[in-house]
Amino acid sequence: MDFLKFNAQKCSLCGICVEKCPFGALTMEDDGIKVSENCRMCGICVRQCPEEAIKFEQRAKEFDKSQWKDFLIYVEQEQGDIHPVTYELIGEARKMAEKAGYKVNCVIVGGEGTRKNAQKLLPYGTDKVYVYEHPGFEGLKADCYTDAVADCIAATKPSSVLIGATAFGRSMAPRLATRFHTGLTADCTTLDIKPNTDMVQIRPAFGGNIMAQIGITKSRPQFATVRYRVMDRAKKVEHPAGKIIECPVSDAMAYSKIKILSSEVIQKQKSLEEEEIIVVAGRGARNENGVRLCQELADVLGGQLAFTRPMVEDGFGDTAHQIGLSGRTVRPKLIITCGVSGAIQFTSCMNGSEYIVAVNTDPDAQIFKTANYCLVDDLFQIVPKLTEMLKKRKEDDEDGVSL
Ligand SMILES: Cc1cc2nc3c(=O)[nH]c(=O)nc-3n(C[C@H](O)[C@H](O)[C@H](O)COP(=O)(O)OP(=O)(O)OC[C@H]3O[C@@H](n4cnc5c(N)ncnc54)[C@H](O)[C@@H]3O)c2cc1C
Repeated sequence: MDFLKFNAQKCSLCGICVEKCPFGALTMEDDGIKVSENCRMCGICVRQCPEEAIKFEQRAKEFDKSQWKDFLIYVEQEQGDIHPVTYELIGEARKMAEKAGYKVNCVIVGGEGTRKNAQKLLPYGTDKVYVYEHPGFEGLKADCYTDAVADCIAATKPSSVLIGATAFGRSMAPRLATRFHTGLTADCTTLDIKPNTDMVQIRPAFGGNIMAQIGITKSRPQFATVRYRVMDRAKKVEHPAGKIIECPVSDAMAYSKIKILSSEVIQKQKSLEEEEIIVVAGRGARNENGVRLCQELADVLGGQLAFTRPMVEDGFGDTAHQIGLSGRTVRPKLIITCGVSGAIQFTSCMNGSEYIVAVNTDPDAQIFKTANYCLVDDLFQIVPKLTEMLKKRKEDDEDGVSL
């Protein structure tokens, strides 16, 4: 293990590191401590050594990038189906693959039904879908899933691995990046590829005040996570020519230290990300009355009410309904913002919406730079009028409100 260095002059061969290593990766040999491939870089030995004789050395070695080719998409399964972020990752990877002359492959891990789900990926222009199916993979278990995806990466040597920034993806991606001693850029909003195959990974940084361009230039694979609803969904291809590759899974690979004692399916509600019509109550909505007016507008449109961060902090809504950098990213057909100033931390997570209508009393409000329709008015006046108008139209029109 090149990244863990022992200082022979300081080491007293006390054996504490061997004893404390939870992965049994250290052994005492005649010529000192040896580190095996089981090392997970957890750092416990570094912290426990009384002589401070162990160090991480994060120096990248000379690396032959040409040995690493193509894109690999990690396919997450959610309640027996493929998570929709997968199709967005495939869409983005296909655009970059065309520039680099790469292929787009997928890896899917899970229990019964995984093979069947793998078939659904072929119409989207994927080349190979590597399937790891085993009863031990039943339920999402980050430790053994990491082993399976790492096995696929070691065998196929992809240049880049794209993972959805879901709760599970956020748990697995750093485990994989550590395993391969390479870089991971979380929550990318734009991806591109240079002629030398380095990905340009763009994401907001410093509270959204800058858009940082991040490159993983000295190692492979390049790991990136992308939130759901940020990228365009892949379109189906006319003549799919991909293949399913079944990968052998040993019991050891499917063994997990995570034991699922019980699980409960929570009635799936439409998430904010999936919503087509959203009304947002910003700080201009001020109080219960303002929020009620926005809720009524959302109801008559058949959509959901969402909030800016200050409104969530003031207890008007929950974080699942907060739009922005520290909340959700949305791309509905229609979004109506009421009393929202248009800070970058908010707009960067909704500016992909099809139609943006903004209501604000301040004609110079930032939100008007993002909006398609700008209403300079008091929301307490205009929102109830709009709701009334839509209600009346709905009553008159048996087909309901047409957008
Ligand atoms: C690291 C970081 C992460 C962040 N994450 C998020 C995030 O996820 N989501 C988020 O929303 N913010 C986030 N923020 C906060 C963000 O910078 C803004 O402070 C916030 O978006 C402002 O919310 P607002 O527009 O509701 O309030 P304000 O900025 O106070 O704007 C209120 C607006 O309402 C208008 N107004 C007032 N009265 C009326 C009326 N009667 N009718 C019509 N208009 C009226 C005003 O003209 C004003 O433009 C984050 C900030 C940081 C630093």
